Amino acid sequence: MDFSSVMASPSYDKAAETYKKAVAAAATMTAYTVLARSMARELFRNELRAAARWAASVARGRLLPRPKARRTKTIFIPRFAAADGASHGHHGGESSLYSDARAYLATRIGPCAMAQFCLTNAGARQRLVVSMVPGDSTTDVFEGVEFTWTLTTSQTSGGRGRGDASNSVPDSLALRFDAEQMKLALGRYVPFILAETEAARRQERALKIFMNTGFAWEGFKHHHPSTFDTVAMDPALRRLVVDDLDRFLARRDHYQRIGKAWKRGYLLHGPPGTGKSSLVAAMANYLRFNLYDLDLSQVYSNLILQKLLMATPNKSILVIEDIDCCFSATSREGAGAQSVEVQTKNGNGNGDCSESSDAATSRTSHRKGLPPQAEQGQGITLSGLLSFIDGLWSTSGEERIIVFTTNYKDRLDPVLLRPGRMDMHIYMGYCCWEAFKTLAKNYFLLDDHPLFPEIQDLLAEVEVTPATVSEMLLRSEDAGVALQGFVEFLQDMKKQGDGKQ
Ligand SMILES: Nc1ncnc2c1ncn2[C@@H]1O[C@H](COP(=O)(O)OP(=O)(O)OP(=O)(O)O)[C@@H](O)[C@H]1O
Repeated sequence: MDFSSVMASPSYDKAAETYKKAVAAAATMTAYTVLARSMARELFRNELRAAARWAASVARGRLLPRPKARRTKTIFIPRFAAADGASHGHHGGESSLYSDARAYLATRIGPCAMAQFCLTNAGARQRLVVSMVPGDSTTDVFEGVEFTWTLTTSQTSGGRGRGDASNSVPDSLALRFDAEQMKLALGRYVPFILAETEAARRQERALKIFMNTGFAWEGFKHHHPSTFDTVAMDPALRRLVVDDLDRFLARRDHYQRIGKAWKRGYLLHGPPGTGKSSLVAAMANYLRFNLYDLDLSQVYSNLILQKLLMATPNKSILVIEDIDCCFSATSREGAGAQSVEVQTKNGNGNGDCSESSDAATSRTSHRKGLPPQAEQGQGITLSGLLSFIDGLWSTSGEERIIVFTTNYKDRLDPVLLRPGRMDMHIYMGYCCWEAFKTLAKNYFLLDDHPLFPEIQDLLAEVEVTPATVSEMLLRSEDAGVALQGFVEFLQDMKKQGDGKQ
């Protein structure tokens, strides 16, 4: 190609002169680049343009500051924490941080992206777990920042080198990241990993419900199907409760900082059959916490109470049902809370907890009748219970929830209602329209039905418990038949008078 003929033409000279001036005036590298491109387009043919592009890229490479090599940091998480702090020669079991990190990585590793990976089964459900082969690396992105994990190894005898996975055993996990992201790594990324693995473990855990017999708890499998999706309640209240539980779980540091025991108390109140027990079961299922259902009628002394309470582990829900009926109210005005005695629903003789209400039907027979010691004045006291819960019990463990239920909040000893005693009071009321929709969905997978508008109107005028609604909906497998029966039931109630059950 003869460049000289092109470059000798008058139009070329003119354009070149214009560009010379522009180049002289261009102050920045960007301006040079733009000019170079325009010149190339206008003045040169394809071959020349390619040559110009090459020259521009060389110039750019020389003139632009080279990107600095990023400084990285690496944190090693040894598999075994030796007594002297070194990672070799382990004396204990696998470090929990190491196993948490591996469990977390198992959820991040995509088998498709790996040339090789380990496959194992784990947990009660023997699910398949994918993990890295010793020596391999994988990258995780958290808040837009890359974190590279490498499973480092120690060679067993006969190992042929770093790449020889067959003769190497996992030794530690190396976490590499941009040195500037140290705060993020330790302040948010590692805590995030711990929280994620804890949540996954909770989901795996089979739940139990424990009942007290004598000094001890006896556990049974807990398969209550109730969840926050199946409990019929006002959606806003449901959200409030779920958010509160989430906040509680996430606030370990907060509780530590303010010097308060990491526990939360809920008082569930409302008429019989409105779902208080169902809500407790939903909480247990949501948190994956075991339930400890404390029957105070079986607790004959403060000593037994203390032993039982101290035996409740972390991550558990302690439930005391019908708390209004467990203690006599006689001492409220007189001797104060110090001397209230354990009572049961039939025990105080004032009719407060008589068997006239629906509550009686749901009560287990062993809760009826005073324990003999209580009658003799040796029973436990409400103040004993509360001070123990607030004192030793709450500081001897963490992440514990206590739930009291009652059908009659107004009959509770004020000492129980004192601000700060129970963190949240949750009223479980009669079946509202939203609650009914939950039940219709549970029983018939229905989102809508021609009878719904009529039911909505009737529910606004009639007080009916979710337990009654559930029972009505169970009467037929045919949604239309069950709903028609329910409409007639509500109409009867309305006719009968004030619409109250
Ligand atoms: N809000 C609800 N959501 C879903 N089902 C409910 C609800 N309330 C009651 N039920 C149904 O009624 C049955 C009894 O309800 P539950 O024992 O939860 O009520 P409760 O308020 O604890 O009653 P009690 O005060 O008598 O102990 C439950 O097994 C469930 O089938």
